[in-house]
Amino acid sequence: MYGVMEIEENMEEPGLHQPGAESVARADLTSRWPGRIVLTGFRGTGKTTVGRLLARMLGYAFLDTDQVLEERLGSTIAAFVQANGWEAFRRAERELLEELARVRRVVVATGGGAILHRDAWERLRQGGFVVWLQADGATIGRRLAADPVSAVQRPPLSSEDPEREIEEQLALRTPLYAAGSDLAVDSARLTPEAIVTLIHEQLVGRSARCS
Ligand SMILES: Nc1ncnc2c1ncn2[C@@H]1O[C@H](COP(=O)(O)OP(=O)(O)O)[C@@H](O)[C@H]1O
Ligand SMILES: O=C(O)C1=C[C@@H](OP(=O)(O)O)[C@@H](O)[C@H](O)C1
Ligand SMILES: [Mg+2]
Repeated sequence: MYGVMEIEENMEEPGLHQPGAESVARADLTSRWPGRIVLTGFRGTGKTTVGRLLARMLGYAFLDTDQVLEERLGSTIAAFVQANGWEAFRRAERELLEELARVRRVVVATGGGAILHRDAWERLRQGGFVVWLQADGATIGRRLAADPVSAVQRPPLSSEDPEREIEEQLALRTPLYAAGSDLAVDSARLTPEAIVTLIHEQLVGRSARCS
């Protein structure tokens, strides 16, 4: 079993993950940062890639829901879904989101379908900051086709061909991503590093406005 609760305990430890030489002003700002930064968006928009970099920059822990689920389920997502179906995967995913709603000082990269769990999503969002990574269907299609983890982590969501599936699912989910997020970033035109810088600037700007 993956230790989400261990992370939660760690997060309570004062000073853990604090970057070394920070000015008092910066420390004041960071103390107002949301306890949880959550990344959402369609498959291939860069949630896992950006989340890992962002956590490093903020000095937060990083958690990718798909990686946690694969450890818990003892199987790749593709094999699990083939054996048990999408509903069973979604149940495990929803339970994990409920647990993560209690974890702080963490960047959470969610799977693209986590936004479907409306109530659990709202609880995860509370006290946190949700970033929606956007990309057009063609960019997503290219990235998914080129990414070696697609075969094990991204089994088909429907019986449509990949291009049509992306367009259909994007159309269905876009209103959910829009309603369930606090900031939208176009990942098709920016490098992961530039996206992290942009999110960081937003956090600094927002915490300065709150002071
Ligand atoms: N901003 C970006 N520009 C170009 N390629 C990217 C960008 N973000 C992610 N990628 C690439 O796209 C693929 C999917 O990224 P990943 O982080 O796994 O997305 P997600 O977690 O949203 O499914 C990977 O091969 C990754 O290197
Ligand atoms: O869009 C989806 O429903 C899914 C997205 C995947 O995560 P990424 O968005 O990280 O690829 C993974 O959770 C699973 O294959 C389901
Ligand atoms: Mg991912």
